Amino acid sequence: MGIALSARAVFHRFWPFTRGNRRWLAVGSVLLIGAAACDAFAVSMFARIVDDALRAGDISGFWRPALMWVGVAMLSSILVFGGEYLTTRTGERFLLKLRTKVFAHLHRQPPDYFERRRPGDLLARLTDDVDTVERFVGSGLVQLVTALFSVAFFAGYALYLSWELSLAAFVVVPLFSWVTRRFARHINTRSREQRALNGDITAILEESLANVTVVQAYNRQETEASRLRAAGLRMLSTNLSIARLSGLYAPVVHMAQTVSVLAVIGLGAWEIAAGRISLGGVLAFAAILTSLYAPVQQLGQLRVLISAATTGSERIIELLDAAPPLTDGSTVLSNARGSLSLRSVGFRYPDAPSPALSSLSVDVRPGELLAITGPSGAGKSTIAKLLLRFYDPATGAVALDGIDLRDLTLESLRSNIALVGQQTQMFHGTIYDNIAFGSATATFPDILRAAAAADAHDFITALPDGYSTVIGQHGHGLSGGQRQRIAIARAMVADTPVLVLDEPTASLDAHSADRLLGPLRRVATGRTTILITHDLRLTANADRVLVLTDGRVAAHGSPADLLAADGPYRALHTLA
Ligand SMILES: Nc1ncnc2c1ncn2[C@@H]1O[C@H](COP(=O)(O)OP(=O)(O)OP(=O)(O)O)[C@@H](O)[C@H]1O
Repeated sequence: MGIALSARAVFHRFWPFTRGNRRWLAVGSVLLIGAAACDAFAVSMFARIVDDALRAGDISGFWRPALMWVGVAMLSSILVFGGEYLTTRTGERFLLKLRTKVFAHLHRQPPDYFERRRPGDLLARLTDDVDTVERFVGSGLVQLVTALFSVAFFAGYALYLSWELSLAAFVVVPLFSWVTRRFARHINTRSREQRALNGDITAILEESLANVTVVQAYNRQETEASRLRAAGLRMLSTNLSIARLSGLYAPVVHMAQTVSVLAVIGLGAWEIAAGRISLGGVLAFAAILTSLYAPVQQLGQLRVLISAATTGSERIIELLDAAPPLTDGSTVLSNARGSLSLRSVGFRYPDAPSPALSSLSVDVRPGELLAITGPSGAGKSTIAKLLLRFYDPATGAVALDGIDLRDLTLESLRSNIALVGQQTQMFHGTIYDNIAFGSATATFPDILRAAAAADAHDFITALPDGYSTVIGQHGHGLSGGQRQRIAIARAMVADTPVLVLDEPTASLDAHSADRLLGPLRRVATGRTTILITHDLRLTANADRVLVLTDGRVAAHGSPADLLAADGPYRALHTLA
């Protein structure tokens, strides 16, 4: 997304995420505005002390304003505490809401969406970029309002004290605003680079650590380190450039402030001589200018912050605007019988040169075991993706129990189908949790039964912590076959009428694959099963076999009939 968003557009887009917390945001702002008013009042007490006690040399003029000063200082501290706490509270809630929404939106995207993107860059968007948006729309807004009120209070009091001195002090304002604008423009460009580089660095880290075995096996540690270093150096130079700009900005503001304070004091001497202002008034005026420094600088820094937020927002909006290609149906099917049908199904992946499936038709009866085999790239896994409705067919229709999948709610469709893939995907957690992932309502006996049927119970109980053994995201400590048996137990626990097994033995050696035959048979019993496989020992157990070539049905029938005929199935056997 090349277009730079305006701060207004960002605000408009993300303001709805403050819903439910706006009251607290408003209360926080009011408290902080109150604190600013207290500070302005404290300056007026200082003026009184100068005039009534110091200049008059009379201690009796000291006590009252001094006590009032202490009182407002205490009140201001309490207001600042409450205001900052409420601002952080609403900011944190905003973050939680936005991140959850972006995360849920990502979970509605099809697999190829993730295949085309770098996971690390997505992670950076979900973490750092979401943070920058919060710093603008949540806490940034409160800072803006408070700083504006502080400036208004101090400037109002300055005008009340002397409009002549105010005029002298405020001549630097247009110059100041010009400088701020110039700084913000440069920082904006750098911030955009910084956000993109942050995505790059997270992507390199994620990619490199996820592929650590390949990196080590091919001795590519140095290359990976230099890849990170190159991106890190670009980040370093961008950050230094931002630091230089921000670092220059503060002294420029400070100089402007010093010049205006000195101008006021010089002019003040003249005004005192003319009897238009007291010494206390001039000193209070100088104190006001010093107090103005913080909110004015804060306003300038907000521009910088808004620059970072707009670039972060662009990266979040890009994710949120990627409409999921599927619309949810409305029919709820709670317990399907399990008949499946594909009618003249055609499908092409986005940007693929040729279709993955063409005019494919097949019916599967409830409880039937249909094996799908064929050469690599024939379209077998694509059928699995259409059955789970990761994609919709371009032509024709896929139906469960005679209902077009597009009419079913995605949730009810997927609650009727369990998937066991080629590589078992695990979560960091116990073996028990990994099996229970199949069903939110599974009980301990259900898990034990499923593990036993999947031939997993014995190896699990032989582990020192049994079902409580913690396994990593990649099934650390388990063999490929053991991981697949856990996946089968997970599918058993889901207890769905339809089961899709996508090359369950593909990553296993012959011995481990043999050990999986029994569990696979058990999990398939009583369920409509689509078994995608190259393994001809598995297809031999099927009721029917569908041989696919180039997205079309090349042969179709019982394993025995297909083997007897001189067709593609027998050719596959000969090759094996
Ligand atoms: N995400 C994708 N984007 C573009 N083309 C794809 C995508 N996934 C698969 N394809 C293409 O679609 C065709 C069918 O792929 P599919 O994965 O269904 O084949 P398969 O029969 O399961 O192969 P294998 O046995 O190697 O797993 C192939 O030509 C493949 O290159």
